[in-house]
Amino acid sequence: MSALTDLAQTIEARKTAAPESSWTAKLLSKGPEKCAEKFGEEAVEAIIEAVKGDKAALASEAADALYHLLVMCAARDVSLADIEAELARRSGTSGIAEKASR
Ligand SMILES: N=c1c2ncn([C@@H]3O[C@H](COP(=O)(O)OP(=O)(O)OP(=O)(O)O)[C@@H](O)[C@H]3O)c2ncn1[C@@H]1O[C@H](COP(=O)(O)O)[C@@H](O)[C@H]1O
Repeated sequence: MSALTDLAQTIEARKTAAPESSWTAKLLSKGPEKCAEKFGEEAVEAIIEAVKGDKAALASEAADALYHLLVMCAARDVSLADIEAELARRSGTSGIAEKASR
């Protein structure tokens, strides 16, 4: 199992956990809007590291952002499997071709 699949399963399990027992459960208990706000903050932190060019710091902030993206999606009952299905649907279609077809 990949680390991402493992993480998504943990996040799913936290939906029914007590807020005081886990950061994920605490965040989910605050609702989708708060989860979205938190993802926005973490995404900006990753952007800052990408601009600065520190690879280790970017990997760390990217991991934070990925985690918070999955929590935000879980808060709206969008699973990693849903995201993977969308990625698979797009696979093989060039972004340039997709844009030209709109
Ligand atoms: N990947 C993560 C993960 N990434 C970040 N975080 C937490 O997200 C929180 C972010 O809070 P802050 O904004 O205060 O943190 P920050 O951005 O570092 O703080 P500042 O420097 O901006 O002040 C911290 O408590 C981090 O520990 C995470 N918490 C949990 N996970 C994963 O989720 C699993 C379950 O965690 P729990 O639900 O807490 O059991 C863990 O085993 C991990 O695999």
